[in-house]
Amino acid sequence: MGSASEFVVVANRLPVDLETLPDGSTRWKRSPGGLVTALEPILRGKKGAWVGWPGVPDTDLGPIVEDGIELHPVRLSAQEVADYYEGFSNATLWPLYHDVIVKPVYDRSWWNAYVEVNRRFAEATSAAAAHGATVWIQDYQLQLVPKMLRMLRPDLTIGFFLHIPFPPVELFMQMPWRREIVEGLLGADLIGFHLPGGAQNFLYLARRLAGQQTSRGNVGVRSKLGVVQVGFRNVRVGAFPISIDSGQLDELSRTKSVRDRAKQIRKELGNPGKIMLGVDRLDYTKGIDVRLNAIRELLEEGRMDPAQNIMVQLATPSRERVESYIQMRGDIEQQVGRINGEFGQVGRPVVHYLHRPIPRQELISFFVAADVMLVTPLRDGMNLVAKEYVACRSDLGGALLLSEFTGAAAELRQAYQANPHDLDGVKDEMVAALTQDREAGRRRMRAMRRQVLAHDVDRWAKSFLSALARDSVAGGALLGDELKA
Ligand SMILES: Nc1ncnc2c1ncn2[C@@H]1O[C@H](COP(=O)(O)OP(=O)(O)O)[C@@H](O)[C@H]1O
Ligand SMILES: O=P(O)(O)OC[C@H]1O[C@H](O[C@H]2O[C@H](CO)[C@@H](O)[C@H](O)[C@H]2O)[C@H](O)[C@@H](O)[C@@H]1O
Repeated sequence: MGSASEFVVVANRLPVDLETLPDGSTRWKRSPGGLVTALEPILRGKKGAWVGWPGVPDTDLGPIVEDGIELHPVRLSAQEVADYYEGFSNATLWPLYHDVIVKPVYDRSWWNAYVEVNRRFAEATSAAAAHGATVWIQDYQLQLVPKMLRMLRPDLTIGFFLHIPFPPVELFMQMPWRREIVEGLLGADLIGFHLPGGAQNFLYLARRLAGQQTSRGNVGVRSKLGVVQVGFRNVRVGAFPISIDSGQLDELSRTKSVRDRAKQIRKELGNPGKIMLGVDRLDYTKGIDVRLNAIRELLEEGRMDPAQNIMVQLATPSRERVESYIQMRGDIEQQVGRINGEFGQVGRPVVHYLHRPIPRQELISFFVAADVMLVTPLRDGMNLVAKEYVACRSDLGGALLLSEFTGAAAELRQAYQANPHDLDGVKDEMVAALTQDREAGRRRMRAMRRQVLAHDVDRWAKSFLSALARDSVAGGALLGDELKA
């Protein structure tokens, strides 16, 4: 293993999870979610190190090199997985930051585990980083690490990026440990959000907490547009919308093997008139229920022909021990069963549902085969699936139905956009996408492709890292620069 690294990414998960096979042997498999999709190609290009959890509890592993990336596994006990990951990260922060779609649980023992695990991540990062290195901390699971790491290693340049929405102050103020979280984030030199709205929410909050005297002392924060002054330090805050490796997807989607497989998929599905596709982690934020409700009502109203229109839902299992996820899985599977029970035929269901991760090449073939991509989250930081679909449509075919409540909606203006809370609106946009005029559809897709191909993940990483490297304060210009470009 090499010496300490000049560039270190820190994320809750490593890009690969350790999987135990039935015979007791282990192997690495790709971790779920868009964070890994986005960061993996960046880190491979920069030859840095990645500090993260290997996805299974109680596993002691030294540093390893996997697929050209130096991995530094952080051990979590089963109790810590329950309290820090399933509890505070995914039953407190996740729902609070996603518009309280389900009620966040505030539990002191979960918070204590969150503090403890964040400390361990800070220590592991301190050990992996060379003197003067750049460290890039990712996401809501690690919001205390910037401050903890700065105390351990003042020589480091520290960036933080939040992959999920940052909520409005009215919601954030529910958090019993709100001050600690804001102070934790302010340990960074640069804090990035997907959208200017998230950056503004954070700046407003920092200002609101500024000067508040408490038994634990004064936060000592002053904020102006794009900058928070913490004592003598300037912390910059900005919007950097994440993206995908669009060039690679575009290339793969043009290959003969993908084209052939896409045709075969259509055939296996009975060559229906139109194929609608959903691709998501099985998460209540993704609005899978919204699209299923829309389809059921359109079928009931006779506005959708079940012999002509089918849907495929590919759902990766996610956070399977968290109560709200268990309940949602039951609800979705019931909805699928109800639609097929009422409108399917033997051997010809209306909704095809797979609850498993799909290999990358196969997923790309599904994108190429689908006439309408259904992306209907109630709230989503970005949603890379929407961008992946667009990158795969070099033929300019297909249509994207996109929730207004995704980060991607700010860039993909030519999608069929709908408010996921307005079921009639969703139904109308779904019908419009299914029946679009070919030329009009091509114009929409061409415009969206221009955006996605020009703003790829490499550009995202470069714009964040060059802003981090700048020692001058860019001020308000940081807010939303990338969206204007
Ligand atoms: N069923 C699936 N099989 C394989 N990959 C999937 C599946 N569902 C989602 N993905 C991938 O996971 C990533 C999801 O990213 P994103 O849409 O940003 O949401 P999130 O990170 O919240 O899951 C995308 O790269 C997508 O292709
Ligand atoms: O690690 P998990 O608990 O299995 O969850 C997977 C990831 O989900 C979230 O992804 C977010 O990041 C995407 C890329 O920026 C963004 O497009 C999406 O809107 C977000 O939901 C989560 O933020 C990651 O930390 C998880 O690894």
